[in-house]
Amino acid sequence: MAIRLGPNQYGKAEVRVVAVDRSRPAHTLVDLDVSTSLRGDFTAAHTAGDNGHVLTTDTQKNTVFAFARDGVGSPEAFGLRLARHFAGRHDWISGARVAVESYGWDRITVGGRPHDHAFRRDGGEVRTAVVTVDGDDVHVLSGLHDLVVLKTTGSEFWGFPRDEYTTLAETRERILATAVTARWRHLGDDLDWDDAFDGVRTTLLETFAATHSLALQQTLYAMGEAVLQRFPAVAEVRMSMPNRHHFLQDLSAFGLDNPDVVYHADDRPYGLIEGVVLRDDVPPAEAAWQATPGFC
Ligand SMILES: O=c1[nH]c(=O)c2[nH]c(=O)[nH]c2[nH]1
Repeated sequence: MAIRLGPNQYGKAEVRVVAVDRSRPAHTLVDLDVSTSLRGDFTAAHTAGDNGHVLTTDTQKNTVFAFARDGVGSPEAFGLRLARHFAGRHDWISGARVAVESYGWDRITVGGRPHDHAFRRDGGEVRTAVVTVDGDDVHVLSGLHDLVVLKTTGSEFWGFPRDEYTTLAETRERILATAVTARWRHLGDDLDWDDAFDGVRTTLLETFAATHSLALQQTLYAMGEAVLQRFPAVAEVRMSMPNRHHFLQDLSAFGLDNPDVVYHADDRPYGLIEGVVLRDDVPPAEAAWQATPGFC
């Protein structure tokens, strides 16, 4: 029986880097969580403890901080800089994956004016980017998670099959709420990343709001479809959307009716609706998604 090393990668996970630009009176701030992974010929390290090919994870961490010294830019641009640097560093390194989470900060308003150097975390929403450099191939995924949205009407759910275990009532009026996780794959690697991100995020929000929903599945598809229609350079959108159920609370014990006014926001269990919306004339790129779990 022969035993051999299979696929492997290594790097520094979750380098928390905060970069402040103080060049103007109104400071700006970038707050990132960066994870690097290298791929290539690291067999000797695994089988013989020979570290001759091991660009240490400590060096990878230091590189992240050093690259932040003169400005970070968008998460995608920072990921591309790092991934290209690592992938070209030694001939035994064939590729690199850099995943970035970006946390937003808003200025605190003081006396009606945005403060120059005091900030407040802008809620739980996180912007993400995953860059993979694999030889000459470059893949960029942009994304977000914890984009929490809710609509108070324009959502129905009926027409589903019933069996002996079905208790759910059909409804023509319900609250629809979810926390969107989405990642989308770009066909190019040279864009105005902030502009592209804002456009897709706005499209996701507008479509959630505007779609009269007969199921969260339908809303998910409509959101992905709208992104692909508006942005020809987006190849596919992967989404994961928990159905944050809001159940009408029974107030009859108190002699009260409840005409769609009072709900119990249940936290679990929750429906989990996940899907990919893609162009059928674009070749798949599984390398872009390797080691990015969380989707079907
Ligand atoms: O939009 C929905 N999709 C479902 O699949 C489902 N299942 C369920 O119980 N409620 C809902 N709502």
